[in-house]
Amino acid sequence: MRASNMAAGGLVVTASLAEQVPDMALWAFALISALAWPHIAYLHASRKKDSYRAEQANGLMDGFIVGCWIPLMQFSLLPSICVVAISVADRFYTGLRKRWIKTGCMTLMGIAFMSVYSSVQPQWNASLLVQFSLLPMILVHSVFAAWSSRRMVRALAKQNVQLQVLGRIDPLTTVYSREYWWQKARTALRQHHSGAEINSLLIIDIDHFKQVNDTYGHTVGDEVLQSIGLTIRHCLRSNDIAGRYGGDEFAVLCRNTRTDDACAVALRVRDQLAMIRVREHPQLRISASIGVAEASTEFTSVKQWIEAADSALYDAKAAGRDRIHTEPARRNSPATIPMPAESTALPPSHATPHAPREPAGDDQRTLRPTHVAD
Ligand SMILES: Nc1nc2c(ncn2[C@@H]2O[C@H](COP(=O)(O)OP(=O)(O)OP(=O)(O)O)[C@@H](O)[C@H]2O)c(=O)[nH]1
Repeated sequence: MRASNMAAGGLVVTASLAEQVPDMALWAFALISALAWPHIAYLHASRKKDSYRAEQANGLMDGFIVGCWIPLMQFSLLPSICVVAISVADRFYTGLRKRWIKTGCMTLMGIAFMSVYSSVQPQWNASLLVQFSLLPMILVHSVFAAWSSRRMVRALAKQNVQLQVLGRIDPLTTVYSREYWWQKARTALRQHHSGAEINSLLIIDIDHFKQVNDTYGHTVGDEVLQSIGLTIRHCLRSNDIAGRYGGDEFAVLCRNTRTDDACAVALRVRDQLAMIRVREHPQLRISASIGVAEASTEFTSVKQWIEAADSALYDAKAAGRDRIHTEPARRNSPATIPMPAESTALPPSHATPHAPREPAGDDQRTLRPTHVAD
């Protein structure tokens, strides 16, 4: 942008100089400032570590050059005002607008310096040649301004989308953030109320996770949480939505799923979580307690739905952990308390989730329907 604007501005200066009898130094200054300076400025900014700062310094030099051009154009009003206006507009486009006073001072210094050096006679009216020479500058500047605004708007829109996506994901566990999950749960409950879907949710809480942190440290705790997130995601079907509900608590929405099928999903999750291993601490084992609640028309809010699942989770914890319970209101349907999963040694790796097992019938064998009704 600087290269094109300076070249176009230099054309106006050249047209003005052509009507005078300037010495070679003035010609040289006009050509260097119009053609060479933008490239010098670019090299200067691109080689500096803090290119924004370097560009601010370049902006001061731009101001000085524009100041020098005004006497070279014999203070002719039309080109002088155009050059200054375009220089000001450029500072807006480039976001370098914080140095108005310094840049203004540099422009005044440029005017003073060149007035003394060239001792030109002011000529307020621009000749026809000078007026015509202004056209490329106006044209180039308008096109570049429109192009750079469009580029900035597009970049901003792209960044906004990225920010939105980032805001939806919990950075540690890579499942959805609590807020986003909550929105999805609200929609799922609405769908349930309308009769379009039957939805269930799981609340998964890692057992004694505090001990993991206390024994192995928070870094290992984080590593385990990361694996938990991955494992849960791998265990789910494409319609299911996992979110991080709290520190070591996860929530899963099972769309179009009744309690029994949600229990099967929970069982898969629980078994796979039990297989997580940490390379540096092969003895580390984790287990999870899971509460399952099917949506009901009685639930007027997601909070009530979650409370139902939480109450099932509480029962699972109270019953000894490492198990799955359904909400109390549905105790006539099978609440599940699976046997502890077999611990199969994993190949050494960081906290690595095993590949998810298929929801095979074998898993179902570990359900204990009789446990429910108490
Ligand atoms: N490393 C790590 N720990 C976390 C994070 N968020 C929460 N925690 C820890 O997770 C633990 C949760 O403990 P609690 O839910 O109170 O209890 P618990 O030890 O899991 O025991 P039960 O839930 O009763 O089985 C606390 O020690 C928190 O400090 C996290 O992002 N990283």
